[in-house]
Amino acid sequence: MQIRGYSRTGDRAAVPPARAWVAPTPEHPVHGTVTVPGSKSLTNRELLLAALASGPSTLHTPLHSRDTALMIEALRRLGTRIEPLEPPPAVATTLPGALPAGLAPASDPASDPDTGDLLVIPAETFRGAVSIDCGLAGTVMRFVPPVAALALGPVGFDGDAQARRRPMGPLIEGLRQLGVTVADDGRGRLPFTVHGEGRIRAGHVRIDASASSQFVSGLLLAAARYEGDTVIEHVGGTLPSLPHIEMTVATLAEHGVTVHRAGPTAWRVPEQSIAGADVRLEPDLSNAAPFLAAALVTGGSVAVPDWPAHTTQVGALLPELLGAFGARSELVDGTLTVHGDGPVHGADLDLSAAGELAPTIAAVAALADSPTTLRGIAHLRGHETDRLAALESDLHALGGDVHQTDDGLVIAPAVLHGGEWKAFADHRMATAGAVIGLVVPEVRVDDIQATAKTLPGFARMWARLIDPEPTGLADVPVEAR
Ligand SMILES: O=C(O)C1=C[C@@H](OP(=O)(O)O)[C@@H](O)[C@H](O)C1
Ligand SMILES: C=C(OP(=O)(O)O)C(=O)O
Repeated sequence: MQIRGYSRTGDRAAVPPARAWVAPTPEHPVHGTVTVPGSKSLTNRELLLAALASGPSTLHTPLHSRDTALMIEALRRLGTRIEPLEPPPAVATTLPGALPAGLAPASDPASDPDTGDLLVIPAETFRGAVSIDCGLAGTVMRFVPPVAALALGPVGFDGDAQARRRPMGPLIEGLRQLGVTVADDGRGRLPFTVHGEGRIRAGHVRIDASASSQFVSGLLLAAARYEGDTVIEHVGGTLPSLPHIEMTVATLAEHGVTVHRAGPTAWRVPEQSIAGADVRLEPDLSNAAPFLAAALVTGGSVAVPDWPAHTTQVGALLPELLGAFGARSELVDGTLTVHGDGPVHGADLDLSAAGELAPTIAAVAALADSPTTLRGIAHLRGHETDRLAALESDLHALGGDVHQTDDGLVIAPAVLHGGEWKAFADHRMATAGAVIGLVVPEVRVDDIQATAKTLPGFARMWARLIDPEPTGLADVPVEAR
């Protein structure tokens, strides 16, 4: 089964080339409610920990997108069973040659996990002699190799052409410090092969994670399964995305794993078993960002239900960040509403903790009436694309006044016009183009399908928010639009 924008193995090559998508420019302020699917970062952590656990886990309201399909496929290849929580009756034991009930083969459409809640049954031993497609997913390329190091045999890793440009060196180096053999071409990039020997003796890992917090998270997630105490220490420049490391520690805690702080940027994980868990995934607050930004830039109001009161997601910073540009927010009975009821002003922001919000924030900044400085985001050059260069060139193409600094962007007010907005295969670049298109007519996003990385329903959700009663969509259930 194939879902818009990606196949069940997450293969974007299987998707026909996208046509340009003209971002809708409403004549009125945007008002509405948007139900945002589950968090990518939480879903992929939960899937991975469920695969490492000592018993089954259940995931309620997980995200289903290209990145999570890639994680599911990677863990299945290593031997993990991942199935719909309640397999439909079509998985019959009476069919000739049928597997025992509930043990459906990966290719059985009746067991397709592309929608709904998931049951994860860990493998007794991770299988080797497999290859893993990371697509463009940082959480797959940085979180799965430390698990593959526990497999019996070689596990090959590769991904999209752009994934081969993302930094991997510190993770490879960290695994080598633990005695794991990793064969690569010495560039510190995909592709590479992890030669698992079934066990890892813990040790003290010192790596420079200034290019991505995911190097630390990846090692932390698997470390409880290593023999002895693992210390993971970041040595180098500023460690970005600290909330994502807190998310890793919090997710481990839900699985009964205790992580000790061993210094300002060091963590110690004693060997311990990882418990299975029954978890409900929070909505992806970073994916709420463009929708909430729509309220600000059009002078409307957008509500997102199920907004968690406490979370480690960086999207929790959105009320404050959008507030710096003039938005007003309120959280009432678990629904966050952002209002835009005045001019959009520029702001001076350090986004080092929340780099994944930068494309949306840059789009808002391009529509502001005074300059914006975004700092602390040099590591965005190693994201899905070089986001600083991508934002600079896309904004220039629309007449924007923007330049890169060592660690960010300076964006000044300019009269923008329509034109091509390149997504560079980056979901957040695609949605940033949509935000600008709300105010600037004829912004053409070349590849809106890039949003399938974390939000396959984006284009429909966007259209539904802007025009709640379009002609021709009457037969589509509201929640599916
Ligand atoms: O651990 C995670 O789930 C993530 C960590 C961050 O990565 P970086 O530290 O590389 O920015 C973030 O930007 C990314 O979207 C998701
Ligand atoms: C940087 C991002 O993703 P990844 O998990 O691929 O690093 C992102 O989603 O903004």
